Amino acid sequence: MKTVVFIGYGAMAQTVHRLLPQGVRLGGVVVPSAAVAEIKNKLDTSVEVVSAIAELQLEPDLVVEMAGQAGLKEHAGAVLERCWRLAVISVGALADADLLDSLQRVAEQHQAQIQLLPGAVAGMDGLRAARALGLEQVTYQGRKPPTGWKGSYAEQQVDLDTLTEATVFFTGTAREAAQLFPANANVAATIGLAGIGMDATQVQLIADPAVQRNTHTIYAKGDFGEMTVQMKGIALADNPKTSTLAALSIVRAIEQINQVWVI
Ligand SMILES: NC(=O)C1=CN([C@@H]2O[C@H](COP(=O)(O)OP(=O)(O)OC[C@H]3O[C@@H](n4cnc5c(N)ncnc54)[C@H](O)[C@@H]3O)[C@@H](O)[C@H]2O)C=CC1
Ligand SMILES: O=C([O-])CC(=O)C(=O)O
Repeated sequence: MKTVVFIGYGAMAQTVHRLLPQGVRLGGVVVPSAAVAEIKNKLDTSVEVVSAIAELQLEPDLVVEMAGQAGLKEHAGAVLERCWRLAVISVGALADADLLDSLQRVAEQHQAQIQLLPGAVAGMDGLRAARALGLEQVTYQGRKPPTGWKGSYAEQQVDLDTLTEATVFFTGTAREAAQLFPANANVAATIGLAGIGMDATQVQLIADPAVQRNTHTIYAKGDFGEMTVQMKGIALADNPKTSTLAALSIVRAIEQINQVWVI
């Protein structure tokens, strides 16, 4: 039996928990101290529910961050210092160059690796491979229904409640997008890191009352040729910002702990 630890236990983590592959158990959950009692009530007593990595008694096979950008910042260093494997979904936190550098240093010091998960998008394998021969251009367009942008900085740009047509409320770099929209544009940072970097990746974000799905469109051009990938993702029932595929990309990473054929 393999053991995983979740950092965060929100909509995504609860979905992943329900879909845990056979032979893997949830051993621990790290949440803010104010949430510990509530989460303990939701979980079997065998699961350690704590507010800091240092409080965990177990030895996990994989730690998965699903706690938002602040959660990654708070706990990732402690995971790497213990040489535990870390998979990250709030990739947008790495738009903070100081955090990226400091995690890289800790990981190198402890010979640890950090797995950046593709989350709500597909095509990161092709984009990363294409980079080896040089990429000229990478763009990302994120289009969600207005409800998917509620509670974000978009509310300061457009009136999401009265929108009648597709409205572009952000144009800029992947780094800016990931920082301005921490719960909505992590994929922009992932695409940046996989391809030509966060500052060279151009991003457009759109609230569109005509769509029901979270629609991510990636375009890349380089010496490999051209690539267009579009994902029309169904959001999680408990969080309209988060695409179901983001949770499934974590299930995939957990499955890989036990797999002989890794695909
Ligand atoms: N890469 C991708 O494709 C995507 C990434 N995300 C990221 O995943 C995160 C989680 O998504 P959801 O579960 O839908 O959000 P959610 O808001 O439902 O859950 C967040 C959870 O993190 C916990 N948390 C907050 N701060 C924490 C901290 N400092 N330490 C430990 N736990 C903390 C909360 O208590 C809650 O349990 C999002 O905030 C976003 O950053 C979300 C969607 C797609
Ligand atoms: O789940 C999605 O559609 C994408 C998302 O929120 C993010 O990248 O933060």
